[in-house]
Amino acid sequence: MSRRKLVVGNWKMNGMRAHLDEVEAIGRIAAEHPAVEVGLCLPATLIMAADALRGAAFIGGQDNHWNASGAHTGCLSAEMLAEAGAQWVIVGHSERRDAQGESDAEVAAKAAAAHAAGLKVILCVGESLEVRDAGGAEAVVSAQLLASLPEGAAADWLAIAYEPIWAIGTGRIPTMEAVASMHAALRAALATRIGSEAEKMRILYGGSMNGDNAADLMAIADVDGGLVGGASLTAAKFGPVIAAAG
Ligand SMILES: O=C(CO)COP(=O)(O)O
Repeated sequence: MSRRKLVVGNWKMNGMRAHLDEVEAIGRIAAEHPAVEVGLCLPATLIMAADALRGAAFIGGQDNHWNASGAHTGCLSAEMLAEAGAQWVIVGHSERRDAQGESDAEVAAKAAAAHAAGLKVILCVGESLEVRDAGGAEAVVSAQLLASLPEGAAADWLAIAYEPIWAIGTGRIPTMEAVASMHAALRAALATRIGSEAEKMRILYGGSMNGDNAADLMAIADVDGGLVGGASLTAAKFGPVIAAAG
């Protein structure tokens, strides 16, 4: 099964108007690599302006509420993100699961709401260092994935990102064997729920991915791309990651 590589930058709470030049430059790099699907999940404040400059890259959001509208001060609906120009959205990032106390059920509801609004979804899962050290990471992350998976999950609108929490922003990554084993375990878990659709679904790796390690990580059979934080903030750093994907 050949799955088109998906390489997405997550700018987190970074990016002002002054950084729109980088969006434009990354959009141009994306055009040079048509075999790779490239995107940037930006702070919502930049989405509208970035949509006009994105070139061959798509623009995404970083979270959405599960309701379409209502009394939810400070939140954004998937409809709002889509109207602003987002084509994708991230749900379930560990920085939100931890800091905002998001549950698996809420993450599934957010993914379903995003799909209903016409957005594609990157659903994040990953284990803490405690879980990794205790030796139960694959079972824990597989359970987290199945509990966070929305009804009707399909490969044409949903991708998974495996992001070990202890690898995010630390410069540490799991061994290639550990990544291969986790991604295979997650695909097997998906197959128990969505059958043969699991073979089509892209499973990205995230956590300290950069131009130096991206080619090795993305050469792993079940690694179908990357969700990249720090190394996606400039075209100079993100370009090599995109190139490593094809
Ligand atoms: O959390 C991440 C992407 O969502 C990964 O962040 P870093 O690439 O900065 O480790």
